Amino acid sequence: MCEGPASAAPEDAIAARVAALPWARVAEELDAQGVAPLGRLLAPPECAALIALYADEPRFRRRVVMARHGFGRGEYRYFAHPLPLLVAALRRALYAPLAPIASRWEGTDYPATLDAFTARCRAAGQTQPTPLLLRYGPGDYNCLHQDLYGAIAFPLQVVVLLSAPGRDFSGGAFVLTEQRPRMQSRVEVVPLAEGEAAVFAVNRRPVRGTRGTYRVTVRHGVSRVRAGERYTLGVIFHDAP
Ligand SMILES: O=C(O)CCC(=O)C(=O)O
Ligand SMILES: [Fe+2]
Repeated sequence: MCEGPASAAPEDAIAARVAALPWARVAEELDAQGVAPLGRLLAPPECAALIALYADEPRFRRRVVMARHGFGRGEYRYFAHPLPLLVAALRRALYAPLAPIASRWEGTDYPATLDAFTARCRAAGQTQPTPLLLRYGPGDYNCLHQDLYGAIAFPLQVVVLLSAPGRDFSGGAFVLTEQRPRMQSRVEVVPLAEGEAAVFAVNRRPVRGTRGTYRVTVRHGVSRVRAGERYTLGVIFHDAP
């Protein structure tokens, strides 16, 4: 593998970048919408280095051709252990400020650190890493879904767009839907630029109503890519069996 910025990015730099995000505002937006933009998390060379990893097969534990499973069109690859430094650093740094939000949402205590949460996954037999790279070409799309793999799930996940809309691809919008009890579904389109990230609800989120809090079911997907190639990095915090 070539030692580009993906492996050179120091863990501390990523941690500082993530710590500098406006977390109080992110929490408010997550509470209100179930999704919050995080702004630019990765610089263009870091995006390019991650895209370049896609062809590096030994880096991955599993490849999924979406059409074979009815998941859509396009493909994705789950990273194998050890995760690329940049991905591991992002996952660890993002987990910490999200854990209190997750705990509040679910009314349960998520451990303060990713290492402690990963240990919990391991104890439940969930040992396979879930961060992934997704690749879409013309006509490809990702059906509405939830990234759940086992009994242990962290209720928030992060997506980072690695390609530049307009320059690299058109179409291919990240979308989120909310299925509310006894109501019609609501859709939210999340605009992202190259290197920009969003955090969103994995499977459900609490909504405060007039008669207390209820839960809505959340799914995410990607609309059809009209032209070009679109790559994303998915950061899921729970491991898989
Ligand atoms: O490609 C996208 O924008 C969505 C990727 C996705 O499904 C995920 O990160 O879990
Ligand atoms: Fe997903």
